[in-house]
Amino acid sequence: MAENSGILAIDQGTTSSRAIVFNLEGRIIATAQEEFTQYYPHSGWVEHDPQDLLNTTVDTCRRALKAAKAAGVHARTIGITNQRETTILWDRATGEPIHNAIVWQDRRTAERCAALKSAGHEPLVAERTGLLLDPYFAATKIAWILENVKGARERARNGELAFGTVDTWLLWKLTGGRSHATDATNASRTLLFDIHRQAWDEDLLALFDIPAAILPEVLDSAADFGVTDPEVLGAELPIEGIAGDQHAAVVGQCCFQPGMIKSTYGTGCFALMNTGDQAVPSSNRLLTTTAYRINGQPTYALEGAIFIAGAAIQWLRDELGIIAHASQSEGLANDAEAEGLYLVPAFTGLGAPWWDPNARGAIFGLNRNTGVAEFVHAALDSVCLQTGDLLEAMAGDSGTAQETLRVDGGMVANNWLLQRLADLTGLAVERPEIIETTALGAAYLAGLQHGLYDSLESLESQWALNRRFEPAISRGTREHVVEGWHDAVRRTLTTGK
Ligand SMILES: Nc1ncnc2c1ncn2[C@@H]1O[C@H](COP(=O)(O)OP(=O)(O)O)[C@@H](O)[C@H]1O
Ligand SMILES: O=P(O)(O)OC[C@H](O)CO
Repeated sequence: MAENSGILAIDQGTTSSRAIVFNLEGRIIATAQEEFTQYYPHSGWVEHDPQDLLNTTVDTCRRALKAAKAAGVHARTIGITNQRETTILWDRATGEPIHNAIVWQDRRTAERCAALKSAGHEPLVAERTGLLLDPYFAATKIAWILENVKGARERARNGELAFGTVDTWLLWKLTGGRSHATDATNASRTLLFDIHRQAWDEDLLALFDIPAAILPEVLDSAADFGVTDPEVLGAELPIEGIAGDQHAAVVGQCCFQPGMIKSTYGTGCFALMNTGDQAVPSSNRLLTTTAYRINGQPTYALEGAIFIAGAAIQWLRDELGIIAHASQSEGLANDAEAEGLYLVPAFTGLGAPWWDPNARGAIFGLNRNTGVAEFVHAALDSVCLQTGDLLEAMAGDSGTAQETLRVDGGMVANNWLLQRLADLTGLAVERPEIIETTALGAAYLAGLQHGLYDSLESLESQWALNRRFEPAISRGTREHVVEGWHDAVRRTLTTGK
């Protein structure tokens, strides 16, 4: 039986939902993916329809389970990984959302955050949650919904409403409304969770004026979250792993030793460094977060979060229409003459280490030769240069300079990007065989809880290198490009740094 066992991973991302069935060796047996609509009601606002998130998840799960079955592999358990911070409130009785999901990229609560900051609340928030007062995180999004949907605050106080990040919403729906839970990694992104005590924090709930009655129970990342309702998924399966997508990627990349870093390139880019059992505070405006929690024991990470990575390529494709497919970016960048051209992709503000929610995108250094290829080159460069800023901040906080970076996510199919990343960061960049590491991490967590693996560490031997990219430009050239980048960023910031 064991050789036919598989694990279903649900990866509910910002632009698409994916379901992947892995075998126990971490190989992909079946996969299904569906995109869904992004809503931009105002400048800086981003929403999803929670029903779209659910429908695309259920549909892709059904397709992947069917294809895996045809290949002789039966999923025994489910792991969920998800876009983080995205906030949903729904009615406990009907299961109906009371507002669209407010997506992590949404900046509508920038003013609220600025007011809380001016009132001097950031040190307490940072000390307890490891985060900063930025609209990125869930708390001010929840407060916005409670304030802007008629009657919501009272219904919340009466226990009629439930809050969840996307994992919790899917768990609720997949279990037919029987489980209202999340894991410690997702809770760590709300601004309401004390990462040291690993518990919801009453002072923070009071600060953001959020009733405790809406909160889900917080479990380990490998835990018994519930069992799927066969009417929803067509099968009764346990859900035994949950982690935010960037945390799941730490697990999928087997970054189990302190000091190891992974960087994931999807819509945004998120670099996490494992810091073991120490929640290391940042002096460089990085985030401190729970990387994963097993048997009640949290492992922490330092995180650098960039809001726009692959989304810059999507913008070239969907808004400017200058490329037809993301994959074209590789050949175009290779042919470009883009010396001195910089795109600062602050479409939804800038994340780490700048944290400027009001900044907006800018391009510098246009000339008569600037064409499609140069735009593409500048977009890909911005991903590498932002990563460089994160790595520098991490080296400062951890006191150790890294030599290698493990990468994953949809963008890392692009070889030009990874060579440029090595060149502009000065680090060796390692791409594993499986770049769907967020899904793989969720599968590992579920497999661990199901007893299919002995420990996370026992999975290290499954990590396999696909290709290593070594830095190939001189330090002087690198410093020159980075200097121009910092100049462009300074001209984009509204915070006067
Ligand atoms: N070959 C490529 N070169 C550059 N960018 C790419 C390439 N393939 C995909 N992308 C970008 O990667 C992103 C998709 O990655 P994915 O990991 O699926 O994202 P998410 O989980 O955030 O939805 C898209 O933003 C897309 O523009
Ligand atoms: O959808 P992704 O993969 O870009 O990930 C989104 C992050 O979880 C946001 O914090």
